[in-house]
Amino acid sequence: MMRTSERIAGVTVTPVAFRDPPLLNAVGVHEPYALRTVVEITTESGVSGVGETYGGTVHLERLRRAADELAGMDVWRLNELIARTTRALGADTTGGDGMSGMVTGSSTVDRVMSPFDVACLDIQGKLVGRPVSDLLGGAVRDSVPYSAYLFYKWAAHPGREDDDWGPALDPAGLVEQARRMIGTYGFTSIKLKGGVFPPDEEIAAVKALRKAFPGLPLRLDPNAAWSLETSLHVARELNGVLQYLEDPTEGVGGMAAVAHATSTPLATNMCVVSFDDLAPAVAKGAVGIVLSDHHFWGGLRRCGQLAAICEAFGLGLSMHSNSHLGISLAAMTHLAAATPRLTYACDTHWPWKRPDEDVVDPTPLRFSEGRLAVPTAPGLGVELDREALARLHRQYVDCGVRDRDDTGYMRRFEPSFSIKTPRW
Ligand SMILES: O=C([O-])C(=O)C[C@H](O)[C@@H](O)C(=O)[O-]
Ligand SMILES: [Mg+2]
Repeated sequence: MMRTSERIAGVTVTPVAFRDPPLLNAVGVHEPYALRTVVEITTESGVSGVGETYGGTVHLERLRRAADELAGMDVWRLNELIARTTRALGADTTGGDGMSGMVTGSSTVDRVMSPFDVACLDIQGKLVGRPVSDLLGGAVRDSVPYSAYLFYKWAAHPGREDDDWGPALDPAGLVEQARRMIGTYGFTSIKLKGGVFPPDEEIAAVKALRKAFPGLPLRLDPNAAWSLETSLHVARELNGVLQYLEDPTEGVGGMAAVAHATSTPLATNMCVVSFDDLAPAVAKGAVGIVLSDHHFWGGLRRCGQLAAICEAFGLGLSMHSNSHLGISLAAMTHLAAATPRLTYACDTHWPWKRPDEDVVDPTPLRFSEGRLAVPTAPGLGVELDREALARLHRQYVDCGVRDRDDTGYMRRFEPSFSIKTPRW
């Protein structure tokens, strides 16, 4: 039987804001609101699908232009997405990454087309009555492990009430944070966001975590805040303690120098962030593990291509996250389930989001023993809550934050705060 085409009749692009705690990183501190954009595609036959991506003014404006270009596209012809997005962007292809200076070299076309790829796959799944993981080749695991993503943090945003996580500014605070996060979600591996305090303090924190959680794999990610010498010092001090060290230093050259001088595996979501970065990184032996992220690698199918390249070159594959909502968590889970090579627990910022703030009903997204069951309903398996979308959009309009700026926010309280690299 011939299928009729399912053409795109309309695309809506809605920026939203949700509350975010004061999480510290190498470039500053999270603002009171994190930004995301929700896209919804509806076909001529009335089936709709959703995707989620970064907020930020430049990105938002590009998403709107790309959305206009998608009118009439058949949702089964996803190979057209690159050409249509490229056409919509024209020469406008630099900057506007929305990641506060931490991931700057990813492909603009890939970032912009990603949520549309997800939304079309959501529609395809609904049309054929199968979960998105099946459209990606089928789940090779019924549930996906995530890691406890620890952050140094202030007790509260200055001038506001303490949040219920409390402060984490030393090893004891981080161990307490880990206990709570693991107690709530059951995570069986731990990632610490570093690059915040002098490296010896972060080494002490990792050692305290090792002592408190002897069997759990540990990762440390200073977002390239260290020199070669400092990176090697940390790698020596934590020899045998870390599952991997993420982006200790800047650039493929810097990472290669660290990689050649330590046996600790190196992972990245900073120096390999687009297909163009892969060949030089492989040639130099700069990284052992790539952190995929469908938001900047061009969607779920492009991440499948990344997985194949990693397999060909013997690279491991893990998954990166940024502050996100439930549409992204569902998409990440389908992708991880359908990627045999993705053998590490994925990152997620999920615990940092308030449970009452999302644009989908989070019922299918319940963690058990640190894992998320792969949704089995057609498509992504999450339903847009229009009332909640309107509420978080209002919050976006009212909160005044338009671009993620961890550094600018930090400087309001510490005017001399510097992001010179390497910092240590
Ligand atoms: O692994 C990473 O580099 C990240 O998770 C990047 C994020 O932007 C993180 O640093 C954050 O949320 O502050
Ligand atoms: Mg990272």
